[in-house]
Amino acid sequence: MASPKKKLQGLVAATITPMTEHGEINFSVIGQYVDYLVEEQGVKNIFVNGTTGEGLSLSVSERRQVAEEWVAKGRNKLDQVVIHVGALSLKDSQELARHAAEIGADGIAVIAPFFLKPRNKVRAEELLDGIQDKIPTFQGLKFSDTDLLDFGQCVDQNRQQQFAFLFGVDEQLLSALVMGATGAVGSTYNYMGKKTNQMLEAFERKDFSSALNHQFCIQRFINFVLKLGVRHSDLWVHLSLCTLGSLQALSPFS
Ligand SMILES: CC(=O)N[C@@H]([C@@H](O)[C@H](O)[C@H](O)CO)[C@@H](O)CC(=O)C(=O)O
Repeated sequence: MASPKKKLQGLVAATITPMTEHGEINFSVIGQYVDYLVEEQGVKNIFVNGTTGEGLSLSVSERRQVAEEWVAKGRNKLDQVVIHVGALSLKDSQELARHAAEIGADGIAVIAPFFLKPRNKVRAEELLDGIQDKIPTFQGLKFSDTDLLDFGQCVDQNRQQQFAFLFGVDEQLLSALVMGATGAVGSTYNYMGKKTNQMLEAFERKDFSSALNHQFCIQRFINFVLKLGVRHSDLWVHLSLCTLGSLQALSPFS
């Protein structure tokens, strides 16, 4: 992997995987996608092959190629490229993790097993307890639940560790910032990165009234999309079909 870097913080765009109309990965737009995120949205970290990128619907070979392309195109432009390597097969996951290291990704992320759910809720705070004894390279948590008590306890009980606490529910990010989130991973930072960065800046300068206005604005848009029944990645579907110039037009706040 690339040399150890500073803690992952700020916004991390969960990238979609651009496809052609024939169902093949459209590698040709990834370079432009990187430029768009950095220049138009002010987002310099990405999370590849996650839920938004539909990594679990891709073959291992496709996932490897997608990861390679993002790492290559993001070189000297992005701060951190995190590759999601979770899979239902442990061997696939291990292969993808090794591959991410070989190509120089900055980190990997792994979803917990999700097919057979335990009956009891497993709190993230319990998982973090002593985690570095088991995973010495553990860097942080992507928390995609709305249970802010659990999230707050994760932060509170790990103040001595330099973990990244990344929140994954974009419409509630402001509440998570109050509880100590150091950054966020999400689909909407693909097109509302600029707006969300304004919220982070307002929060940073303790202008909570402006931060709240930004959050409400973001919430209204996300709610609108959810009511339409459109997945956030579908908003991006014409990435592969149109030029990237049209992406800017998709942003409600451009
Ligand atoms: C369930 C889901 O897709 N959650 C999104 C959010 O960004 C979500 O789209 C957003 O909060 C709008 O509901 C992210 O947490 C997903 C994500 O980070 C990923 O693609 O791995």
